[in-house]
Amino acid sequence: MRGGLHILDAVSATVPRGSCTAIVGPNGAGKTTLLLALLGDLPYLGRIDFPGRAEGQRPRIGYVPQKLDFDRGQPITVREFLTLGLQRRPLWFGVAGRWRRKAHDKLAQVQALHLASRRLGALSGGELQRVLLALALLQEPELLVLDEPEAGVDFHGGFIFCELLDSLRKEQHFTQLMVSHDLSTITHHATHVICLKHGVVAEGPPKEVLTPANLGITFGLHMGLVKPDSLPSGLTACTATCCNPPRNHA
Ligand SMILES: Nc1ncnc2c1ncn2[C@@H]1O[C@H](COP(=O)(O)OP(=O)(O)OP(=O)(O)O)[C@@H](O)[C@H]1O
Repeated sequence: MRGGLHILDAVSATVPRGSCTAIVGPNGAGKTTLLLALLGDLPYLGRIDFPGRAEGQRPRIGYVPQKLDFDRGQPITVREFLTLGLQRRPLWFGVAGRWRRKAHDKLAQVQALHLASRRLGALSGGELQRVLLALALLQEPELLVLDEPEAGVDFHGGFIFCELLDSLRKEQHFTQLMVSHDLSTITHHATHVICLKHGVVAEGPPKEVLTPANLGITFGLHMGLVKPDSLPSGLTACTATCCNPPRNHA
């Protein structure tokens, strides 16, 4: 429920442990709403089970939001931002050595150590995204939730970010759950897909789920995945194509 409205219904899906699970669906389908319910930020009816946990107990969850609204004029540095939730003493006493090391460690993991002394408000979209990922990793998450990680980042930046997530997931063994609008990102990186349109349309491995039929039900268009035959050596890609049905068949 949001603002008194019933947003989602009949949502029954699984996020396999250790997977990279992608939620795909049209604008307004309820993807962010589902993530917020999972994060415990919205009321819902029904059950969300975390296997191995007592009822009502959640694993450690890290969250990378779709966007961050903050005053870009603030003089806070990236290092200070990351230690805000760690350090109890006021920041004007400086950042304590142990928290500075912890923040630096996470920045190094997301390949953004060079941003530590930069002003948060001066970062580009892609740089801010890495800092938000470092912040989420500070929780040592068992479940990392990302809302459209490739949004606002160019194709190359989005690809590199997803590659980074793949290697962090393998190293740190968290489960990754992300909302994505980019079907090529999903075919490259997801191991499990949930198609959502106010309820679950289909779920399973990308090859089984991203069929023209399921994409048609989810997006209301005739869509398919095209695998180009001739790409530069070593490069594979899947791109989504969509077209309206021919007029004489509509
Ligand atoms: N605070 C709110 N009060 C009432 N309705 C809301 C609220 N926030 C979102 N909604 C509605 O809930 C529905 C689902 O929104 P949600 O943000 O979950 O969709 P989404 O699938 O993440 O969309 P998008 O791809 O555009 O980000 C939409 O119809 C939206 O208008």
